Amino acid sequence: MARTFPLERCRNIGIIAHIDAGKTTTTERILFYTGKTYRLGSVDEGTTVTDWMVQERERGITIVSAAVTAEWKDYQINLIDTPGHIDFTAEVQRSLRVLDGGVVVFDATQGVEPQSETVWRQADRYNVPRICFINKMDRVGASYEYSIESIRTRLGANPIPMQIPIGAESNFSGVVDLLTMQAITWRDELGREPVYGEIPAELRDEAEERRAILVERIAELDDDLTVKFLEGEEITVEELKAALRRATLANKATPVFCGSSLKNKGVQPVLDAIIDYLPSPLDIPPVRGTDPNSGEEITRPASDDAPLSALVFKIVTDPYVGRLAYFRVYSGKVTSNTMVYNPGKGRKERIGRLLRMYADRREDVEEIPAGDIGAVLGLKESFTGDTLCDPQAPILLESIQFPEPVISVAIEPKTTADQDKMADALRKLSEEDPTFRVRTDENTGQTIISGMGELHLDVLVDRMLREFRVQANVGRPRVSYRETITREVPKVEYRYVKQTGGKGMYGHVVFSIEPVERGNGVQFESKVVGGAVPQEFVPAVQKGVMEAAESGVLAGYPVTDVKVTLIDGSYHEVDSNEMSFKMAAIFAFKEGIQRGSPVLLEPIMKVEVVVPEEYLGDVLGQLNARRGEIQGMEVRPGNAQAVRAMVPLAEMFGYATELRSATQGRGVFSMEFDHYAPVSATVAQKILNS
Ligand SMILES: Nc1nc2c(ncn2[C@@H]2O[C@H](COP(=O)(O)OP(=O)(O)OP(=O)(O)O)[C@@H](O)[C@H]2O)c(=O)[nH]1
Repeated sequence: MARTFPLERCRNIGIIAHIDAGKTTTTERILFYTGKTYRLGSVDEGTTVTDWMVQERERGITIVSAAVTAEWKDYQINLIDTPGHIDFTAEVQRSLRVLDGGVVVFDATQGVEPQSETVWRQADRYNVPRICFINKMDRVGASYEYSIESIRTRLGANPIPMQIPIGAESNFSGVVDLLTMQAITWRDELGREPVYGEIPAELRDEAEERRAILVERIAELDDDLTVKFLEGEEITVEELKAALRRATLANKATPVFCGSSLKNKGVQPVLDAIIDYLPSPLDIPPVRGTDPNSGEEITRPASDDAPLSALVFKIVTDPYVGRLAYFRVYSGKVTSNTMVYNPGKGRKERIGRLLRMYADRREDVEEIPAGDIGAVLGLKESFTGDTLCDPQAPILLESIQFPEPVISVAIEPKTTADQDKMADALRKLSEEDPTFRVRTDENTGQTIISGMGELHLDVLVDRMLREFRVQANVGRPRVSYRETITREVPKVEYRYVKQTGGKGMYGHVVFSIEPVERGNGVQFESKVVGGAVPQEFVPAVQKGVMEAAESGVLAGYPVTDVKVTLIDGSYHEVDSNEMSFKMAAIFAFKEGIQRGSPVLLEPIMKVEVVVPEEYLGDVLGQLNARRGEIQGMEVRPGNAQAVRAMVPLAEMFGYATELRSATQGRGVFSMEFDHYAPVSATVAQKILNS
């Protein structure tokens, strides 16, 4: 089957934004103008297409990134939805991993907000080229200039304004395209038809000036154009576009557009810009991975003829059709009714029904070619981050990194009938979401769920009720502490020996255990030589370490940021087996942690509070009282001050209420996980006694 669109006419794009900047509204308009939805949805009425989950509709926030295919001017655009709320950070991470370019939406009255900053930095890390859309130009206080300035100063980016607005606030009526020097307005209320015309007289001088700056700035980005510019030669619109495209792809520049999605103005130029400036799968470097057999690094070109490599980036359990796995194909193609190989799990999987998602329907397809995104039903063993590849030419792509959950609650079924259903529901939900964890507390036997924030857990408990019909009592949210060691233990050993009549048990391991930098989790390495611990038992030793690390020695919190090296040991010809080595590893690990001067780590949140000037003193006082460290302050439009601080999560419970009453409801704050840090001895004592 021939592909419908050549690769250079494909775009995998994410719309990225701070909560409430207007991502959903913008996505809706895109789907409407690209002709795949039949009526315009509205976030406020809860009828949008991408927000298809009930909770999303009710809460008006986008939780799940669905991938939707649209068409614009003979290009295929796959829109990968990303959430704005940082509690759903796993969604952002996974979508950044598979998308090729981003449209970052800002609220023109706010400019860069904390979460847009976070996502921007993540996009930097993944080298995702971006364009910006300054939305809400119709709102009182909207400022194109301020927003662009904040992109420059807060994000350290190189924003290139491509338009100027016509009219402001409620009189905002269109934009001037500075490249073509045309005014763009919209004929009807729904903004279906852009009208290209003359620039209004009162804006002509400004537009001329701005265009001259634009040309100079684009020329600066390109050697050939720099020469032309300096020699005073005419530079064509096509040349400017081509140079800006190269600079955007190289992350040297970010074209900026403006509009009002709600008022249906400014969206089509953004669609044009997606085509003009954002990458096709051919513009990104060939995907890299390792050969699972030899460990050698290999790459695969974005071509239908290459062997298959694809990455599963999202699992959705649909109550009607079952488990749906979204994947991105990097090379080759995924064809229905074929076998693929999951090298991470060492398993083959059968590709059953293949689906492509449109805004208003699903379509069964025979194949999903290179560079494209699709969904498959019926995979059994493959989850988020897993590679699917050609069994004859295996490749293991790098998995997706997710942060550790920082908050947990105890949860118990309301009735015994709910017991099994709850376990099943929690399992399915944690399969979908790698930052959602379920464990049983060793001491109390309670089921503990953990996630990235209160909202994250609320939504999951809510889904359990609605989708799986499980009633549960939920405890108070608690901080997910961690345990780690503060000094190296060069040698710790354990000999696990049991003589029980018949066959005995014998396992003996010698470890060295050392603290490693934050964020590294538990690392394991074997350096045994000469078969002191036979190779076949090493995986069991590692398993023992990982299991033991699930609960530390201080208060049973997971152990993190340690490196365990297996340096020696011994075995018995008859009595040694996997279980005895695993047990030896568990005991050796626990003792090692005990001897390494263990400490508690607590999650520290990056907090930003924006308040009117007159409340600044109170807010600083509150943050200090909560063990907050003030990082900086900044003036914001409308006589407001933004305070940035690092505050332990444990101190942030109830902050929303306190801030509201201290500022008569005028203060707002946002927070997100930043890092884990050791707690002081006095605080640790309190935690251990609680
Ligand atoms: N005045 C104005 N309001 C807008 C505009 N775009 C969106 N809004 C409103 O802003 C609010 C948030 O819009 P959403 O589209 O839900 O924003 P979002 O970024 O998708 O938010 P999450 O899904 O929660 O991350 C809604 O009440 C919209 O009606 C705009 O261009 N102008």
